[in-house]
Amino acid sequence: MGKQANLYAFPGTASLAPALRAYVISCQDAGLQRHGVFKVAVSGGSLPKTLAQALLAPPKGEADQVKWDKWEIFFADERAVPLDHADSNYALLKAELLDKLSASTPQPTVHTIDPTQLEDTQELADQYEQVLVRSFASRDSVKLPIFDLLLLGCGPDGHTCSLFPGHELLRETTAWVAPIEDSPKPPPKRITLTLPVVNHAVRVAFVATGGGKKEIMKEIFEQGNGLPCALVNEGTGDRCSWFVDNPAVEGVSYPKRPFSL
Ligand SMILES: O=C1O[C@H](COP(=O)(O)O)[C@@H](O)[C@H](O)[C@H]1O
Repeated sequence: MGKQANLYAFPGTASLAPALRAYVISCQDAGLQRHGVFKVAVSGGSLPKTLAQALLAPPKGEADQVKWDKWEIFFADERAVPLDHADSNYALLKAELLDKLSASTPQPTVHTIDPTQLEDTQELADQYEQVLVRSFASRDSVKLPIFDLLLLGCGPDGHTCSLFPGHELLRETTAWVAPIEDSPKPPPKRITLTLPVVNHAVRVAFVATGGGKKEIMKEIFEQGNGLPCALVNEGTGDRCSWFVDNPAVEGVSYPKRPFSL
């Protein structure tokens, strides 16, 4: 059997957050060593809140090791709505995390979608792909972008990014960013990183909390069933780490590891 995803379970978010913080900082430092910046893509949903808990609170007496000005933040998926709309993943990250950075903190670079292209999701996806091309070098020089880290959520149906179970987008092999117009979870119009891009990242971290996720966690870790989250587990092996709380993995028979870097 090949190398498998790491599953780290914690009693609750209070203990999960410091581990997630340590993990993100280690990915940041590896990215800085590799190319002087940290290229990270983040999801919406419940992730930004947990991420803020992890990143906005350096341990007492410790200098903050998060080098925000070296961060290039992208969106793993985004909804085709204005940037100040309640459904916008950018607006969520801004409210939960970016707006809470102190004024004296050197700010990260944040790559949003182009809010003037919301009507045409293909154009929206193409433009966001160009944002990636400009950051990761030309499409001719790299087959796929290599993110230092993807911070992903897992929906109760096993979707991640805006890659939904059984959807034809799971078979996309060439685009880096793709449109979706029939998302089963509202809003229907979105763009998303594609599965090859997700599986090409240096590291992928999922965050899933709460008993509402336990049935799908069982399916992802015990059967797989072609669920998007399971496809990422299969595509990334031990480059993939799950940060979960105990209620989310109650009854899941998959080895949980003690967290270590
Ligand atoms: O629609 C979305 O849902 C997923 C999962 O959200 P969660 O609230 O169950 O964590 C999220 O990862 C994705 O970015 C978002 O667009």
